[in-house]
Amino acid sequence: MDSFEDAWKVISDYCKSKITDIAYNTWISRIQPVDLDFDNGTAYLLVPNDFHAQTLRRCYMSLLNEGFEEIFGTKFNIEFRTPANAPKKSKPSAAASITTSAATAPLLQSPDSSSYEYTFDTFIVGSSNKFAHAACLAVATNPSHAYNPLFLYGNSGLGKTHLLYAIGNEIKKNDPSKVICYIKGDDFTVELVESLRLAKMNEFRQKYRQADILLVDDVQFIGGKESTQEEFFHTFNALYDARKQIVLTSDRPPKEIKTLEDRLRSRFEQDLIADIQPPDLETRIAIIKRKAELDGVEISDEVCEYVASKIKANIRQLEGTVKKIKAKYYLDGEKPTINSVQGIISDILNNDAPPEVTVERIIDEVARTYGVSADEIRSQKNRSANISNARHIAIYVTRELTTLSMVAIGEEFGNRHYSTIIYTIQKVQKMMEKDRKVKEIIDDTIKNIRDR
Ligand SMILES: Nc1ncnc2c1ncn2[C@@H]1O[C@H](COP(=O)(O)OP(=O)(O)OP(=O)(O)O)[C@@H](O)[C@H]1O
Repeated sequence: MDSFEDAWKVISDYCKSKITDIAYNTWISRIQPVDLDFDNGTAYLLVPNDFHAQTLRRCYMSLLNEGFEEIFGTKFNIEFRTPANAPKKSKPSAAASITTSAATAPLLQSPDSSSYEYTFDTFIVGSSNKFAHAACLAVATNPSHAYNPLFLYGNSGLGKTHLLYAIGNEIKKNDPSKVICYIKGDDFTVELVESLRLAKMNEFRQKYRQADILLVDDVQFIGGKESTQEEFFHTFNALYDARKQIVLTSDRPPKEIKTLEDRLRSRFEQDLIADIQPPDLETRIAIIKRKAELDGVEISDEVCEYVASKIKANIRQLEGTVKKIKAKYYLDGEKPTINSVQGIISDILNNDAPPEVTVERIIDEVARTYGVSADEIRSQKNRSANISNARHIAIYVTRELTTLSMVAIGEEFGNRHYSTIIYTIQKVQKMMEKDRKVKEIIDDTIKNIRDR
């Protein structure tokens, strides 16, 4: 593997941490690195077509520039090539032929642009994840008979997606005829809305109901919107009744997903719930060593231990550190030392701070939760009680999660006067005091926005 490919992995990871999964999967993950010309300061990237290149130029140039600067400490001119004007590069190896979710999403080969596959072989087991690992292995070796559904939960970056894919890959390896369907909770919603719009609900239903194994990642994002929950409920029941295996992951246990309807919650709690905790020091060291081995970079025990002592809560960060160490090693040719990795670690810890909450994100999440469109929330007209309720909640959440003044919030929401904003916030506070369910749903929505 040449150094630009390694560096590109780090750059695309950087981009991934700054935008939504859908945006990343649609626009960034489909870019392939072609060449880096240090003499004329140009990076050549291969994209599927001209339209893709235009969208990247219009919407993602500053993000890509930041990514290059992050790695190389300097800007590059970015030039896009399409298959029509550049030699094709071979694609990364597929993790498994897992059926993907949205029709527009690229085939899921290796999530997180990892250079290795998400299998049980590449998963390090320690005390924090051994229960979840054992449950997943049992499901993979005995689908529909061990635990059904299996519900996995844990904080971000602790290996839920990895285990979900490992189940899919293992089952596919043992029986290639099995139809495995992987979907993220929020993509399910997007796809459902699209199918409704295009009058393609039959195809949508058929696609999910033909699955032998349904793997749903981040199921907490199904919460809120009624029609999504309704459709998911029927999909779940149809598969469950047909004795198909269902595995779900979330950042919290079902009882803490307050936006979830009770009937879905009780389905999710029907069999085994397994949690994943942050790894202990020993496991962190083992993970760094394994990642280094898989990425083909030599990191001494001393440096491994140092990194593990600094990065504790998130395995994605451990992995990011190894990738950066590798990129640096390729670029300056020096073996990693405690001194040389210090900067990388502090970059990773600083850059992984949760992204700033924008009004746009708040409106999107509230719109999704309350089943209205973002435009309706922003508009000046109060078309229906449902829309104005969602708008009030979005205003309240904006006040909670941003430092915007009442005047600025008013401007964001259809140029409303600040006194209206104050009144609206008080109104929502009263609703929350009066009705526990309303409070729980708003708190949950806030959590979804914060944790993204
Ligand atoms: N025990 C482990 N052994 C090896 N790699 C691991 C382990 N746990 C996590 N990883 C790696 O850490 C990265 C993050 O893991 P993953 O994406 O599965 O986390 P997640 O819990 O699904 O996070 P999120 O909720 O943010 O989606 C992945 O590249 C994965 O391969």
